[in-house]
Amino acid sequence: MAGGGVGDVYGEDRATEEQLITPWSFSVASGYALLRDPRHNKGLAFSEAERDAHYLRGLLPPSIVSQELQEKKLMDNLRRYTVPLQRYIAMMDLQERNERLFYKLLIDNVEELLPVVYTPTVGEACQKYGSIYRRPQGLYISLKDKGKILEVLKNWPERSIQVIVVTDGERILGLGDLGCQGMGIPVGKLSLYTALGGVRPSACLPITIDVGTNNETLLNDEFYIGLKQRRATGEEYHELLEEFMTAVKQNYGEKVLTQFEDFANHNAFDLLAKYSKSHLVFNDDIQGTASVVLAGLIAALKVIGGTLADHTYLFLGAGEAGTGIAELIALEMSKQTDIPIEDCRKKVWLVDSKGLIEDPFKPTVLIGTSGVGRTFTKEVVEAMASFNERPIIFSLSNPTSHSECTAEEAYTWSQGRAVFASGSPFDPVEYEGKTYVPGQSNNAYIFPGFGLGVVISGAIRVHDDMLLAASRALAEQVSEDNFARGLIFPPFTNIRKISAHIAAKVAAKAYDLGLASRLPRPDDLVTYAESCMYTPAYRSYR
Ligand SMILES: NC(=O)C1=CN([C@@H]2O[C@H](COP(=O)(O)OP(=O)(O)OC[C@H]3O[C@@H](n4cnc5c(N)ncnc54)[C@H](OP(=O)(O)O)[C@@H]3O)[C@@H](O)[C@H]2O)C=CC1
Ligand SMILES: CC(=O)C(=O)O
Ligand SMILES: [Mg+2]
Repeated sequence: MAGGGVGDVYGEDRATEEQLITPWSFSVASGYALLRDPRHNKGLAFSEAERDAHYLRGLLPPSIVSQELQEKKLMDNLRRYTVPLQRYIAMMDLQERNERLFYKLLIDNVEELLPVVYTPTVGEACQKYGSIYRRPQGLYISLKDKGKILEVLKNWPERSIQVIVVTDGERILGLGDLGCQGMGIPVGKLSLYTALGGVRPSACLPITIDVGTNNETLLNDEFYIGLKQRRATGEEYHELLEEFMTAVKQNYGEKVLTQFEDFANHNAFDLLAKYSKSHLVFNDDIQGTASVVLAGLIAALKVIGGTLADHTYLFLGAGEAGTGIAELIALEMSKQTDIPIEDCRKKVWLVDSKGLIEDPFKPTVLIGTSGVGRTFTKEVVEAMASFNERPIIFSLSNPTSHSECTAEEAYTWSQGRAVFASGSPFDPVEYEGKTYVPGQSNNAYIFPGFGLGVVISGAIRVHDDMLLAASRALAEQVSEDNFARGLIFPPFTNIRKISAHIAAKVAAKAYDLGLASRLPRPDDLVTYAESCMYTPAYRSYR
C-alpha cells in the first residue's frame, strides 16, 4: 500500500498495464480535464510552474492559494450553513470537486465534521438522497444486472481495491428500509476508512445492491433513484448476492475486505455465516459494533471497578448489534476467567419490547440496541441508578432521534452517576454545576483501524480474536487525562494515531493466527501502519 507522499506526479493512482487495455482508457489529465478530476484537482493551489506544465494558464484566476487557506475558507463557508443537510451537501460537493481538500477538512476538523458526513446527518441525507442527488457516488448493482455483475465491477475506474463497503439498504441506521438511497452509508463509511484509518480513497469502493424496497414512501416518490419494486427475497436475492460475492473475488482477489453494512437482520447473519468461510468479510453492525462496545466496557471498568465477569448485562434489542456485542462480551469474559463461554453467556440478557424493569434481576450495564428512540425512560434510568452507584448506560441506536435516551436524560435522571455513551454524538451536559462529556460508542472507532490492520497484514480472513485485539487496543488508548475528564472513549481528534494502534494489534493477531499473507512481518507494526496511511496534503505535479 502506497503512502500519501509516495510516487511521482500521479503516484499510486497511475494506471497499471491491465488498466490500459481494458475496458476504458486511462489518460493523465491536464488542462480543463485536470480541474474537473477530483482526485488530482487542487483548485487555486496549482503553482505557476504547474499551471505552465499542465496547460492551466487562463483556466484559473491569477491568485495562488495554499491548501491551508482553502481549508480556512471552506470551513468558514460550512459554518455559515445552519441546516446540517446543507453542510452535508457542501461536503459531498467538495469530495466531488477536490478529494484531497475534502480529506484535509475531514481529518483536521474531525469532531466537527464527523456528524456531517456520518451519523446523524448521513441518515437524513439517505432519506432525501433522491432529492439531493447530483452526481453518482459508488457503484450501483441492481436486479437488472443479474448475470453481468463482473462486467459492472469492471466499469469502476479503479482496479486496485482494498476495501468494499456494501449495503442493500434494508436497515439504514435505525431508519429502516431506504432501498437504493442507502448509498450514503457506504460512501460515508468509506470516507471514514480514509480519513480515520488512512486507507487511500482510490482503494475504497462503496456499493449498493438494489433488490427493490418495501418502503412505500420511496416507492411513491417521483425522485426515488432505485428500482421501483418490492424487495426480491429468497432464491432471487441469494443468487444475486452469490453472483456479487463471486465477482468480487474474481475481480479483486481474495485480499479485498468486504464490509457488510446495514443489511436487515434476516439477511445479515446468514450472509456473514455463509461468506466468512470463503471470503474476507466483516459485518460492521455485528462485529465492529461489538468490538467498540467491548472497548467502552473495558475502559468503563477502569473507572468503576470490577471485571467483565462481575457485571450483569441487559440489552434492549436482540438483533445484529445486540447479539454481536453480547457474544463478544461473553468471549472476552471467558478468555479473562477461563469460565466456559456458555456460562459467561448467562451474565448477559437480551430482551425486546416485552419488558425491562420487571425482569427479576438487577443489571449493572444497560445497552440499547433496539433502533427505537426514548425507550430508556425516566423510570428505567432511575431504576438503574437505584441499584447501581455507577450504572453503565449505552444508548447505541442511530441516528440521534433513535437514541434510547439522550445524554442529558442519562445524567439528570441518574443524578450525574451514569457512565454514558451513545451511538450518535451528544454535546456535553451541565448538571448541578458540573460538566459531563458523553462518549460516542460508534463502530467508527473500530472499522477504519481494523480495516487498515487487515490490509497491511494481507489477512485473508477475519477472526474473532482480531476483534478482541481491536477492542483492547482502543481501550488502551483512553488516557489518564481522558479518564479524569470522565471519558471512556478517546477523543476523535486523535483517531489516526488510535487507528494505527488498532491496525497494529489487528495485524499482529492476524500474523499470530497464521492468517496474514503479507511477508515478512514488519518488526514495528505501529510504525508500519502509520507509514502506510494516506495523507491529504497536495502533491507537487512537476
Ligand atoms: N452505535 C453503533 O455503532 C451502532 C448502532 N447501531 C444501531 O442499533 C440499532 C439496531 O440495529 P440492529 O441491531 O442492526 O437492528 P436489528 O433489526 O438487527 O435489531 C433490532 C432489535 O431491536 C428489537 N426491537 C425493535 N423494537 C423494539 C422495541 N420497541 N423495544 C425493544 N426492542 C425492540 C428487535 O426485536 P424484534 O425482532 O422483536 O423486532 C431486534 O431484536 C439501530 O438503530 C442502529 O443504528 C447498529 C450498529 C452500530
Ligand atoms: C453505526 C452503524 O453502523 C449503524 O448505526 O448502523
Ligand atoms: Mg451500520
